[in-house]
Amino acid sequence: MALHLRSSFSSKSTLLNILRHNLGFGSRSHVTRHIRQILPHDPPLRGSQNPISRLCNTMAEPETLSSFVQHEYANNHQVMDFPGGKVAFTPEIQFISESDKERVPCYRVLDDNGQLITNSQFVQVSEEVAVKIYSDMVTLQIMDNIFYEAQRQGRLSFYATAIGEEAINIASAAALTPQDVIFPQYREPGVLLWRGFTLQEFANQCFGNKSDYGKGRQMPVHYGSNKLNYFTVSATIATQLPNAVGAAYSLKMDKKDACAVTYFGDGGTSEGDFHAALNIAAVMEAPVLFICRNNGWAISTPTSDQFRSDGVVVKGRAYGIRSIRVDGNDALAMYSAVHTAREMAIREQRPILIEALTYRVGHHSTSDDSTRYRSAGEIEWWNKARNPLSRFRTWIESNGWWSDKTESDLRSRIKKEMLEALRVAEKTEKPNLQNMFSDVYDVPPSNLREQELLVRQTINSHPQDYPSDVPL
Ligand SMILES: Cc1ncc(C[n+]2csc(CCOP(=O)(O)OP(=O)(O)O)c2C)c(N)n1
Ligand SMILES: [K+]
Repeated sequence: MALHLRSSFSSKSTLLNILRHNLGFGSRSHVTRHIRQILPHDPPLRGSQNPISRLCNTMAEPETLSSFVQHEYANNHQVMDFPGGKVAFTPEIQFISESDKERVPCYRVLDDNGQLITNSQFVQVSEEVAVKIYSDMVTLQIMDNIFYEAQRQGRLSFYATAIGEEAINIASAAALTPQDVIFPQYREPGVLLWRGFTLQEFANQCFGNKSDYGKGRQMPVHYGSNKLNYFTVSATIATQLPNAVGAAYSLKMDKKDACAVTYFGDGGTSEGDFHAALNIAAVMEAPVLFICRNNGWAISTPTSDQFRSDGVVVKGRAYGIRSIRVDGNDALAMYSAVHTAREMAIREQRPILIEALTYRVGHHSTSDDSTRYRSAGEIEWWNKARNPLSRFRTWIESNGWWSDKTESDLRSRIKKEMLEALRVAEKTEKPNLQNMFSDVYDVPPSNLREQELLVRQTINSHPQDYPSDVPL
């Protein structure tokens, strides 16, 4: 818009023409006559401190235009029809403040202790759904802990946990339908879990064995499932956002009862792709949910080094997108916000932005030691005071839907299943080396064939450096 304004007003006569046109005046003399009629006694503003006269001095007819513009600014009842709607005039030099006095409030249903807040609005969940939400949050946490330990033991090359962000993962997934298409970052495996990805499938991917759908060509935790409408994770931050908008637009054209949903972190909002995606989604009216997990840290970069706005939620409005800030550690609030957002996105064919406030309790990944840049006390506080699992558990317990016995049964069953999945995945053969070079080109180009030849020659001359479990 700034560009548009600048170019529109670059010529003096253009401004005059726009003003004339928008007030329905035909000729210049007509404008002058009309102004004189309605403005007989308005004192003219004077002096170089008057920005309006400075503007007008550069115009072809300073006298006429000056009083004309002054009148417009002085009269609150007049508006300018401008692309995008009517714009009111103001006589004050008023800059839009860089921040509101009050930060955008955060929607929550359960308080820190898991007690239902009086008069809170939320979408009712059945016992069955609530129990599955809680069970999947527990499963995700157990899976994360076991995989993390396996990596520390040197059995996996890499891992990243979603610890602290279980409610965002599971409760948002619960509010969607299987037809909604997911464009994830790497910290939302819970969405896959909710949709039925098995612990064995997770383990196969992390070990890159021959049952992995990516044939071992991705880093661990870069899951994907065609069957479950979950696009494969791309490590390159925020690239999934424009992809999601494209998919949403396609759902719109096909008149599908579904939306696209993309997840990203606060760090991702510093990427150009975030801004491009929000803008095009708004303009194309694409049914897409942008779910930002604002967890305070992008590896070692705190949000204060990422942006100076009131977080992420306010950026939605700047692009003309309806937005909400949610307590990401309150599963019931997350479920209700996503459920409501999904309905609006599909019914009204529009994008929605959800900023979920949360905290990354785990290290960024197994390549990170987060106590190098944040205090152990900060981590502990979030884990204890705002724990998404214990808050939701309190609520389902208060409904009579959960007990200590169901908790311990679930935990021991999942732990057993997880360890078994790990054992099987580790034992399963790796994909053949040839897979590194297939599935992209119908006929591999010469440079790819050269690379394959070089790899094979290198393995032949240094067999001791090649992993013995990868078939040649
Ligand atoms: C384009 C790009 N730049 C840098 C990186 C390196 N990198 C990997 S994860 C990460 C932090 C991302 O933080 P955020 O988006 O907030 O997600 P979080 O890890 O906190 O869930 C960075 C900088 C990358 N993968 N891609
Ligand atoms: K982050």
